[in-house]
Amino acid sequence: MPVKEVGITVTEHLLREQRETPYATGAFTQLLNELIVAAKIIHREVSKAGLVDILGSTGSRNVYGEQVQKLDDFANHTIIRRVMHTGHVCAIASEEDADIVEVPQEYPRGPYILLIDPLDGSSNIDVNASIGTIFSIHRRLKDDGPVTLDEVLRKGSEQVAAGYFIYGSSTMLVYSTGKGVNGFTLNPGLGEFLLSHPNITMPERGKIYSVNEGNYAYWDEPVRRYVDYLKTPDPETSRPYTSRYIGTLVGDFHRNLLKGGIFMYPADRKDPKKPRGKLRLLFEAAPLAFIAEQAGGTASDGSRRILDLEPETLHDRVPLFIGSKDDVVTAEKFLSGEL
Ligand SMILES: O=P(O)(O)OC[C@H]1O[C@](O)(COP(=O)(O)O)[C@@H](O)[C@@H]1O
Ligand SMILES: [Mg+2]
Ligand SMILES: [Mg+2]
Repeated sequence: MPVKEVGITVTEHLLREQRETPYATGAFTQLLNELIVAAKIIHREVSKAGLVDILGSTGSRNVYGEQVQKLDDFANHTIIRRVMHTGHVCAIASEEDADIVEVPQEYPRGPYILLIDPLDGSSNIDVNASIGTIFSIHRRLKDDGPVTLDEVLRKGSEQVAAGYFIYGSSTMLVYSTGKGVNGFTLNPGLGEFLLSHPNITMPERGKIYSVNEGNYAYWDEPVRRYVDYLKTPDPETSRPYTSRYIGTLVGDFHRNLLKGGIFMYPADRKDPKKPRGKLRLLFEAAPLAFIAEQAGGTASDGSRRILDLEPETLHDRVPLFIGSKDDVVTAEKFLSGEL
């Protein structure tokens, strides 16, 4: 592919990738275009959140026992409604839905399975901090018939594409189809996502660490020692690292993708119901691990590669160490006791 031209629309970029993909049918391009329309609708609501009745909780709880925010619900329904009719998906799995949402038999069905965290960073919705939407796309294993759980419980390494939208000072789309990572910024006047960050590569080592240190007391000793190490001055290794924590996974990951560094959500003993930490393997860790690796970074649960993990249930949680390769490797060495 020729050198990426900053400013081309995401649709132009998708069509170029499609032309380069021998067996492409255009289904993927159209599916992503529908996701983009859904994100524009969510962006519109987010940008006027304080003025419309979209802040606050719905009063109901999701499968994780978390309060569902109105914007979680709005984003979830907006995405499902947009892609359900495309004829390109056969099932959707969402962080906000206990079970797989299968495309009804009367609708045309397609080869893709879409997994979403419709609104990431729910605790930041009401306080006007960056929030996002995370997506992961798999190709189904069977040609037709009812979608079975094994077609959805797939290793992250089997994703055909993954990405996220970030609704921050600007609204961006960052995604990969396995051929590198590109970032697009929404030009509100044009209503188009334009290529703004071609071929994103993550620095090998960073100077930023991102973790909720409020959980320090509940971490295992090796995790504490690693975070203490990051805070111990040593100019040769750029320590102490700078601490940055937005509390929105997409926002913290995006910063480290561009600047380098490590984001961690370790397992902790805070809530016995969550021995594997807070973040979701299928809806959060696997799609961002796909992006991280495509940008030269890496992601692990502290010892194993996130993309190699076999999900057991739709709503598996996983400890997450993601970011610059050298930093995640160092974290793993602390967790294994090598350091
Ligand atoms: O408040 P905590 O415990 O630091 O957790 C923050 C983490 O939880 C999340 O908000 C979980 O995601 P959701 O908002 O999609 O539930 C992440 O975005 C973020 O990294
Ligand atoms: Mg999330
Ligand atoms: Mg969410």
